[in-house]
Amino acid sequence: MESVFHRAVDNNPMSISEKFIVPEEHKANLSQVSTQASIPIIDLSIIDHNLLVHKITQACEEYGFFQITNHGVPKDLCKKTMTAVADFYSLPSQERSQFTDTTKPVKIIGYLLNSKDQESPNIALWSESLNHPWDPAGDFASLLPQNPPQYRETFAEYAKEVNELMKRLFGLISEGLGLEKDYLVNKLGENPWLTALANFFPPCPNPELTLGMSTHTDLSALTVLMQSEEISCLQVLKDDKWIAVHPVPNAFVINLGDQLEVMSNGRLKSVHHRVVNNKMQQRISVAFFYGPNMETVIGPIEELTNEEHPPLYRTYTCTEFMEEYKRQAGKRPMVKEAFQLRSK
Ligand SMILES: O=C(O)CCC(=O)C(=O)O
Ligand SMILES: [Fe+2]
Repeated sequence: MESVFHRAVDNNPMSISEKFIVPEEHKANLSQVSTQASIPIIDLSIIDHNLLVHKITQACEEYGFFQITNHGVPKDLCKKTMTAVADFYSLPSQERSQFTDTTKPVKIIGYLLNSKDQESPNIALWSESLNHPWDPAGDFASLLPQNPPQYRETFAEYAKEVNELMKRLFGLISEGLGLEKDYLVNKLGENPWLTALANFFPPCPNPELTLGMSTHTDLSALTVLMQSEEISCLQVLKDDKWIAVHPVPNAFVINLGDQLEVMSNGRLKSVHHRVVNNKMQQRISVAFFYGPNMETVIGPIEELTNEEHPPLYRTYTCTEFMEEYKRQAGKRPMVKEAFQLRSK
């Protein structure tokens, strides 16, 4: 794989090769992005439990995205995790080339923006992502890079903490839907689909021409994202306008994936988002995804549907969902739409 990292960091190019220049309709038009609007910021240490449930539910319904502060994951551990990723991406490219086999559970993905027609070439995104499983017991650690030496241990520790946080968030979201606290976690099943992306976005000479990650929704149920501070590169679509997510120190960005939109019968939102590049600084983000057990049947939760709110989606297994995702390769993915019975 010819990597963007290799081009952009090792060669420090002053101009951008054509293969990274996105077509007009995908360009970010950065002057149109709202820097005033913001996704909600929620302090997870609020004592008033009902108020916390209310704030989270409102954020999930209106934005599908929010930032959380005082989330309980130790600051030092977060810093160590970000450093492990930065160290991984500053290794010589030969060291990272052992992860280029994309059929393996641990691999580097260089995302492409698929072109509309067969003739035009696919465009490479200005980023690289190390994709690997995670689990709270740390069983995945032996699969992870051995270099930098602290990567395995740090990610195992971080995974344990993020799992606790995920469980807490699923509890709050369940309550907000009027369900038992452990409803969603139980419904997603034992042995859930747990995958992580350690994303790297090198500085880019012209962020107007490239994309770090193209517009997508997450396939998971819930995503916990940690991002570099100071630069705002993640953007979220709200009422057809892009909103920049300004990093809040020591906060996580939380977003709902397609599974929660389906399970909540459209009440909670899995929202489109994208990543733009920064001219001066590299950026790192670490996304932990929690999805259903591959064989669990997913669909609108019965308690949330009635005559007035008939099911908007048919039931499916996560395996079917992933097959649909793969089937749509080459198009802008509209995966949950393939299971839609009717629009709202
Ligand atoms: O880097 C980010 O802020 C977002 C990453 C993301 O959307 C993803 O990994 O699915
Ligand atoms: Fe995402």
